[in-house]
Amino acid sequence: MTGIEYDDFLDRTYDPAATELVCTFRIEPAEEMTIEAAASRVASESSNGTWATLHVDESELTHLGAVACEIDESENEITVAYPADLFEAGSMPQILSCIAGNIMGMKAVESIRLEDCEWPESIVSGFPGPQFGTGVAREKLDAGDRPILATVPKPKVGLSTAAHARVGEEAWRGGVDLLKDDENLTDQDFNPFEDRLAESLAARDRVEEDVGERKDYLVNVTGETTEMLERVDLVAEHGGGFVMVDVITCGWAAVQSVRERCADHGLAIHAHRAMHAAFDRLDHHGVSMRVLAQIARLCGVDHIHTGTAGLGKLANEDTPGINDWLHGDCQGLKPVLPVASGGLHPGVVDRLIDALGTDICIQAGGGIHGHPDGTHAGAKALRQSVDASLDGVPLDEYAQEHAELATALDKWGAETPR
Ligand SMILES: O=C(O)[C@@](O)(COP(=O)(O)O)[C@H](O)[C@H](O)COP(=O)(O)O
Ligand SMILES: [Mg+2]
Repeated sequence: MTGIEYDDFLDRTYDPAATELVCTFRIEPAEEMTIEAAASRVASESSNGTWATLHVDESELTHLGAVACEIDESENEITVAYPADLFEAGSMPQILSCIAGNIMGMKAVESIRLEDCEWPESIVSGFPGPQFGTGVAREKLDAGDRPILATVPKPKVGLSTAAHARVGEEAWRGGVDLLKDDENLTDQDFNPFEDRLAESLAARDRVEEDVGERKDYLVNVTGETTEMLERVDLVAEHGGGFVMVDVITCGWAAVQSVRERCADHGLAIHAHRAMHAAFDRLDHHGVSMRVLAQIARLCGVDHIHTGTAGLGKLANEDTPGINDWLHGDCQGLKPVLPVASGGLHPGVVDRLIDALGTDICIQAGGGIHGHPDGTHAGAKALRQSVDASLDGVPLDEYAQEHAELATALDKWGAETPR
């Protein structure tokens, strides 16, 4: 018989094996609890332990206990190594039920935040990763080395199908690459999914014919899982190249199912992260956006929103660091295209590109449709601001020859909206 208790899950001399998933947590131990004691409880409760000492027959047990192997008292950071056999290959919900499950509510800690993960090949090999990733710029669009431009018609919901498609046509003709649905636009009566899909793609085809540049539509398929898969099939039937999914509100199981179906049709996945801030807004509790982005890459999205490096209207964390991870190597998975969105307009594009580079997607809704001369001029102004930045010409100088940009700068200057 062997006894299993909290202390078995703590070993500061332990060196994680290359096959293990290594997670970093920031924890605030409960009052009168040492960080070591708290760390052992995190490792135990997120793997195979519990509060009582267990007595188990060795011959009936597979050892799957995690080990709290590093503690940085100065940062309240602990590192926990998890054996690969603890996890079901290819199941993100099961992995999260371990590393972000009950421990988030334990009394042993005042707060706990999953900050980062090192994903071993043994786990990554169970996931597909992106089908296209940053390659969409060339494989599905004609953006080459410049940022891909996207726009969400505004107001975000309420426009009729005809108005939605018209706004898309004007924005595409103005130089935008992708029309995008808003996170809360799905299949409502004022703008039904299939009508919107058909009319928007018809507009796309007209524009492509006229301007000779490939365009596409990030149509939001978010819904009940079976319904979502049927919507994915509809997108393929109508000749779309992309789908959009609210990955946090749908859940990773649904994302994995959509990824499989998209592989059948060669569709790219745009991940919107609505509700992410419920997990990552507090810097001492929850799950970091860095980890959410990592999960999304393994599950196979091609694009994901990661913030605006502080230049937009929404609070976000460490966009450059997250983008570096999405662009970097992860056991051979394709890189994911980061999406900068939220309060962006032509007047901030130069600093945005300085901060995040060009291998990104820039989404502007209000920053295009709020242009004094309308959507077409707004789209032209955004494209002009990118051209100026890539040519290294100051925006106000470029605006002297480009009226749409001049009007945008007059309206918004270089301000960040609140
Ligand atoms: O509804 C909105 O606010 C947006 O459509 C932006 O609109 P605007 O361009 O008009 O601001 C996006 O959903 C946010 O950017 C998402 O946030 P994030 O990218 O941080 O996930
Ligand atoms: Mg939105």
